[in-house]
Amino acid sequence: MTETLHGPVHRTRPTSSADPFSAELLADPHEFHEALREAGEVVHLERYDVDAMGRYDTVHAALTDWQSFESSAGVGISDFRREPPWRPPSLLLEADPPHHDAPRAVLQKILGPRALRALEPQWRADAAALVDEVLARGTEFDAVTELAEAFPLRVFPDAVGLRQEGREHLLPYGDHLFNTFGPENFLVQHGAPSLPEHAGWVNEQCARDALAPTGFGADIWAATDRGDITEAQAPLMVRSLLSAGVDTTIHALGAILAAFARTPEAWAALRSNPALARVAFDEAIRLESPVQTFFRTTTRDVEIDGVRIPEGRKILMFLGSANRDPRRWSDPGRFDLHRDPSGHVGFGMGIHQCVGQHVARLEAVALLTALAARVETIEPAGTPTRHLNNTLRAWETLPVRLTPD
Ligand code: HEM
Ligand SMILES: O=C(O)c1ccc(-c2ccccn2)cc1
Repeated sequence: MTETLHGPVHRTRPTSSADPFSAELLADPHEFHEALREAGEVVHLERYDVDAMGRYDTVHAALTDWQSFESSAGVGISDFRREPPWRPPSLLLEADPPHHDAPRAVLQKILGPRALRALEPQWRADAAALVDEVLARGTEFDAVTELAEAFPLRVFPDAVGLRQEGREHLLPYGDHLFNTFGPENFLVQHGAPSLPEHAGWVNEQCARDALAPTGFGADIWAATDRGDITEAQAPLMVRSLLSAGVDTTIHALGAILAAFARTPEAWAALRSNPALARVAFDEAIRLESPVQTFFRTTTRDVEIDGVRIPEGRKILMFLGSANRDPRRWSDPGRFDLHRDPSGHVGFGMGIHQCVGQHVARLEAVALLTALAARVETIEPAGTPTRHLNNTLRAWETLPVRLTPD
């Protein structure tokens, strides 16, 4: 920034007229991401009057500076200070310290690696059973419905402690929620009519007496008995699991299976060393970024790369772009099990980094381990089709052909 007699002179920030929430760019964002990264650290998206970040370093810096880039005005395009949210704000996602602290500490313990060790044998057995059932029906099928959707829905609602009936509300509820982080476009309009029934069911399942006596839900309510959180907070924290814990893992598994289907050498590497399942999970999350974007709101005037961003601006962070930034990743478009994907921002970064990532990782490692032990090759068996969402990158269908051992 150059100083002059009249005070600092700021560069005018680059602008773009692109619509990242259009069907075309949601389906194939990579060229836009490249242009966004090349245009500068922060780019004004005129269409929505928000400021966008596509480079790894800039996104990482914003994610780890919650004081300047807050979540409590919402992590979607709408500013909670100007318009009321359509649902009561999340106590984690849409809160900052100090209000964020207690709910985060409670969920971190319930969903942490140590707590999940008790679930691992059961989830590995469930994955093996599912793969055996699928292979018994044939070797050519849609990996989205038969594996990516089927496995999380087989293990996660039970782990939360949900009743059987009504579980079909989970996927459409989360799909609409993730759409509402973006603008009120065709996707939000399409989901709005059925939202009340999905949200009604989800909210009812958060009550203590709606949940099984053991599971993540019961663990959250037990925290109220200890005084770690209040009885008013508990249902909203159960709602967090139902909101963030289903669609994300389903689309992550779809992305992982698609990456392996188009990279035979990676499948061969996994077969010869099943311990690669963990790094394969993080490499697929880096490469595909099932969660592509979300927002922060500036709490003060900030200056980035000589550009002044005023207080109160919505900042759109492109995780999918940051995770493929050639300034940070070599050969970023390659699914490479021999790279170190740590540091990717597919789970966010900083105080709001995904508290459910160990649940997601355990689901993926369980399913990949079961498949690697039974399937020699996995290959595409037709053209996959996209499921469009304002926030999530997802497959609608993923035809595959497996060759059993
Ligand atoms: C592969 C699957 C998943 C992906 C890619 C993912 C991604 C993310 C990301 C990017 C954030 C940060 C949001 C922000 O910074 O504003 C986040 C936060 C969160 N995730 Fe996940 N997530 C996944 C699975 C899960 C699961 C399985 C659960 C619950 C069991 C979960 C619960 C949460 C919660 C409660 C937060 C808010 C954390 C906080 O604000 O402190 N997520 N997730
Ligand atoms: O606490 C909740 O209800 C909740 C938590 C996290 C998310 C989310 C948002 C953007 C990216 C990834 N996860 C959504 C909802």
